[in-house]
Amino acid sequence: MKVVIVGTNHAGIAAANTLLDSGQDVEVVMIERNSNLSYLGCGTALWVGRQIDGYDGLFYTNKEDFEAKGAKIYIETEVKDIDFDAQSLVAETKDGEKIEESYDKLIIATGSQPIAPNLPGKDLEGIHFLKLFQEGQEVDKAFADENNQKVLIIGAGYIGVEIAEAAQRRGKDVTIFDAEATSLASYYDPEFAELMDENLREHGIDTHFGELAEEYLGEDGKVTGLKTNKGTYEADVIINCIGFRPYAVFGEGHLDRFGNGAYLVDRTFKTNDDNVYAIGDCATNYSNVTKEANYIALASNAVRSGVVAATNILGTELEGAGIQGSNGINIYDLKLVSTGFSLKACEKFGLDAKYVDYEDNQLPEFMPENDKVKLRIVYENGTNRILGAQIASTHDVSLLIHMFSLAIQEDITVDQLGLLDIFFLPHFNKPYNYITMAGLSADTSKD
Ligand SMILES: Cc1cc2nc3c(=O)[nH]c(=O)nc-3n(C[C@H](O)[C@H](O)[C@H](O)COP(=O)(O)OP(=O)(O)OC[C@H]3O[C@@H](n4cnc5c(N)ncnc54)[C@H](O)[C@@H]3O)c2cc1C
Ligand SMILES: NC(=O)c1ccc[n+]([C@@H]2O[C@H](COP(=O)([O-])OP(=O)(O)OC[C@H]3O[C@@H](n4cnc5c(N)ncnc54)[C@H](O)[C@@H]3O)[C@@H](O)[C@H]2O)c1
Repeated sequence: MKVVIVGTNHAGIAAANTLLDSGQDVEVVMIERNSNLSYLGCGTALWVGRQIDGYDGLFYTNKEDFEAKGAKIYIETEVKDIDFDAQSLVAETKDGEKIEESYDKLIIATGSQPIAPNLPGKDLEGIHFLKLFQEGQEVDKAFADENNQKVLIIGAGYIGVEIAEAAQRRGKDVTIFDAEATSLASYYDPEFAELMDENLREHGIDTHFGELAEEYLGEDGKVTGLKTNKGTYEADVIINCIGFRPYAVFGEGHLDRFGNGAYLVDRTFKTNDDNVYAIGDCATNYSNVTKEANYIALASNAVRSGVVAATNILGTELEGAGIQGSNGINIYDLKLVSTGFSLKACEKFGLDAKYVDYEDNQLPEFMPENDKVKLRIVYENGTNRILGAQIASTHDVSLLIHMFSLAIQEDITVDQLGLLDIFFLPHFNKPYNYITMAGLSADTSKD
C-alpha cells in the first residue's frame, strides 16, 4: 500500500510516524512546502521574549529522521493539484521541477493559515503574522531594531497575549487590541478573562478591547500607525493575530466541507472519499460538547488525528475520542486553563447551560505559601452534564483540567464531582477542596 501525506507538520508527522513504526509493509511519501518540519509555534513567544535561550529545541524531528525510517520525503515542494479519480497528484519543487505521485490512500494535512485583516495599508512593511518559524524570526529581527519601540498587536487571543508578553520583556511599548470586550474571549467567560486583562495592564501593556482596526497607516512604504474605530495610534511594528482559518484548497466540489471551509471528516478522519483522510488544522474534529463536528485548531488535536487516521489506514478500526478543545495559557505568573465550552460559548451554540463558581486557597491556611484558585464549571440545565470548566490561578493547576476534559468526554454530571474520591494532603490541597465544594454546591434542579 502506498500512502502520500501532503503537509508534514504536527498532524502529518504523527500520521507518518504511526505508519512507519507499524512494522507493516507501507510505502510512505511525505510532501512539505516549507523548509522545516515540526516547529512548535508555542515556543515562538518564549524565544522572542528571551525566556528560553533559542529556538533549536523547538524542532522535534527532521527530514533525515523520516528517510532513516524508509519514507520518501520532499521538502520545499508544494502540492499543486490532486486528481481524486486517478488517485494521483502533482507537486512542484522550489526549483520548478514537477513531481507526480500516485496513491492508494491520501492524507491531507495542510493545516491552517492566519486570518489577514483586509484593511487599507495591509501591504506596508512592518506588519507581521506569527504562524511559521520564519515569521517568528522576522518579528525577532524587528524587535532587535532599537528604532522599533511601539508594538501594536491586533487580536488578544492566545498568540496575541503571548507575543504581548514577549514584546514587553524585550522593552517595547506594547498596545493590544481585540474586537471583543476582553482578551481570550473565545476561551473564557469575562470573570476569568478579566484576570488576564488586569495581568497585562499590571505589566505595562496598554489594552484596548471592544475596538476594531480600520486602517494601517504608513509613510514611504513602512507602517507608522493604526487607525481604529476609536482612535489613532503610532506604531513601528504591528502583529496580526486574529485567528486561523483552515488551509483546505483541494477537492473543491469533491470533498465535503464544514462551515469555515475545513474538510468535513468522520470520527476516523476519513473524508467522503474513501481513499482520502484529512487531519489537523485543515479538518474538523468531533466535539464531545455539541456531539457533532466542530473546528478547533490546536497542535494537541492535530497529533491525535494523525494517529487515528493512520491506524485506520493500517487496517485497525479506531474512532477518535473526540475533543473538548482543552487549552492553557501562562502569561507572567497567571495561569488559565479551560476545556469544553464557556457559558458564552454555550449561548452561541444554543446550549441551555448553568454554572457553579468556587474560589478558594489551593492549600490549607496553615501552609506558609498559598495561592488562590478560581474555578467555574459549566453544565447543562436539566441533565447536569458537564459542558466546560475554567480555572485561574498563580498556582500550577494545569493538570486538573484533564480530569474535566475526561468528564466531558464521558458525559459525567456536575453532582458526580461532589462525592468524587479526591485525596487530601496539605502539601497539595484541602480536604474541602474547590472541586468537591463546587460539585456539592451546584444547583442541579432544572430551571
Ligand atoms: C505562535 C503559535 C503558538 C501556538 N501554540 C500552541 C499551543 O501552545 N498549543 C497547541 O495545541 N497549539 C498551538 N498552536 C497551534 C498549532 O501550532 C497548530 O494547531 C498546529 O500547527 C496544527 O498542525 P497541522 O500539522 O495540522 O498544521 P500546520 O502546522 O499548519 O502544518 C501544515 C503543513 O502543511 C504544509 N502545506 C500546506 N499546504 C501544502 C501544500 N500544498 N503542499 C505541501 N505542503 C503544504 C505547510 O507548509 C505546513 O507545514 C500555536 C500556533 C502558533 C502559530
Ligand atoms: N496556548 C495555546 O494553546 C495556544 C497558543 C497560541 C495559539 N494557539 C492556537 O492557535 C490558533 C490561532 O491563535 P490566535 O491567537 O491567532 O487565535 P485566537 O482564536 O486565540 O484569538 C484571536 C483573537 O482575535 C480576535 N479578533 C478576531 N477578529 C478580530 C478583528 N477584526 N479585530 C480585532 N480582534 C479580532 C478574537 O476576538 C480573538 O480574541 C488558535 O486556534 C489558538 O488556540 C493555541
